[in-house]
Amino acid sequence: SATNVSEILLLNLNNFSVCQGATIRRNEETGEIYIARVIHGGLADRSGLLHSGDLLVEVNGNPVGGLEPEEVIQILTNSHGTILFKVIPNPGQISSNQKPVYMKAMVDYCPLQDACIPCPDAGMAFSRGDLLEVVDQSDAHWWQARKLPCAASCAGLIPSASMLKSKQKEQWWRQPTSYRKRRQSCTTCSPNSNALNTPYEEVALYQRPPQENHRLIILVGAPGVGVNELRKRLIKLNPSTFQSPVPHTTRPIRPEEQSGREYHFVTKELFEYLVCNHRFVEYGESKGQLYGTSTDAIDEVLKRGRMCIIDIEPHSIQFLRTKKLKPFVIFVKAPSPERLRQTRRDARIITNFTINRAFTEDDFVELEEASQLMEAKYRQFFDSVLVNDDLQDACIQLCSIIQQAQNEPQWIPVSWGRTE
Ligand SMILES: Nc1ncnc2c1ncn2[C@@H]1O[C@H](COP(=O)(O)OP(=O)(O)OP(=O)(O)O)[C@@H](O)[C@H]1O
Repeated sequence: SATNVSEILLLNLNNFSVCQGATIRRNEETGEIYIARVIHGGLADRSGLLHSGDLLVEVNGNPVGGLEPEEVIQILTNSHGTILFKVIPNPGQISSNQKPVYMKAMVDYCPLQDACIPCPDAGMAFSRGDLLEVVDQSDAHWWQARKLPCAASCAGLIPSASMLKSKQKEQWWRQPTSYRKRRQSCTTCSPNSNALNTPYEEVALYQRPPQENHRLIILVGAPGVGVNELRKRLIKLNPSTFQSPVPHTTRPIRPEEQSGREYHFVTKELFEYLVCNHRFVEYGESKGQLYGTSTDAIDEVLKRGRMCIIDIEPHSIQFLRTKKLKPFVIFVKAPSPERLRQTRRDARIITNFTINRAFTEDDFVELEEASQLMEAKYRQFFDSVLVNDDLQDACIQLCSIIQQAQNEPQWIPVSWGRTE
């Protein structure tokens, strides 16, 4: 198969830092050596002299027909100064002047652990959440891309979306049956779970037009990291700008409360009806009463021209990733172990809505682990990361992140529509 043909990166070994930016391949039938791929932005590409499919005839006067690719590399290794390639151009070559496409990686990839990549040395590793500028999609299996913000001028090989999908499928079938069943049921209950199965999400820069609703601001973080505290402080700071959706509850209304202000007070039957109709982003039970945040309550805040701030469990982000809400997700991260213990010396932790006590060493350890796990699992959905070290500083940073999210261009999935 075309994907299993190995290629070798032409390196100028007199100077390891300079890559010629092309790979070669031997035609096993004829013994001829071909330029397999020209790496975007590399020396060969910039010279404009080598193209994929060109037949390599001589390197510095040495005929290369019939040689193994490794022997060609040996000639290059022994060469000094200028290197002269004699090539017969590929008559059928297509210009690879493609418009770059921007993709967010939804999976991790390491070329050195991939037995299929034709040339591991030309491969580019990436992690979930990385922004990739895909500069060449002419090969159905192997694309060329750069990571943004762009440091390297030379692109690297990455598997195409279809290639990665088939790899994912292969891995999935290798999982034990019990795991597969669990995953399946999870997929069917999540309407937006596609993003979990898509290795790349195409993105484009978007700036919210002033007349449009604000983007939904989602805060996520490990339990106890301070998400609730930050949300409350933000609203207190500017209640005419920031607001949280009014939750629903089945608990009885208290004398000082007003329906629609503290909560929407509803019957258990109505609450269950709303659950069945998927009207809640999240809901749960406390002391025998149901509590939930509805998408209608979010819409209500946005329609009034306010910025809607919610804090949710990260697995609920999927439900809110819609064209209408265009959520901007901020991950509230635990600071360093030392700073966590210093800053929370006088803080109180509330567990199970009731126990209010000082943080213990076990709480800190649990918080740090949960924060790391959450970041590792969901970082592809985070638009920004805020370290909650000093509370006041974190509040100021949060305000500035939100202002940027609403008023400056940001990368969003192209499926969310209108982009610039
Ligand atoms: N940066 C900070 N410095 C000091 N104390 C903080 C800081 N951030 C939060 N706290 C305190 O830590 C405690 C836990 O914060 P908070 O209730 O906001 O956690 P949470 O992330 O919302 O957790 P949960 O989801 O369990 O409610 C509170 O007493 C809060 O005042």
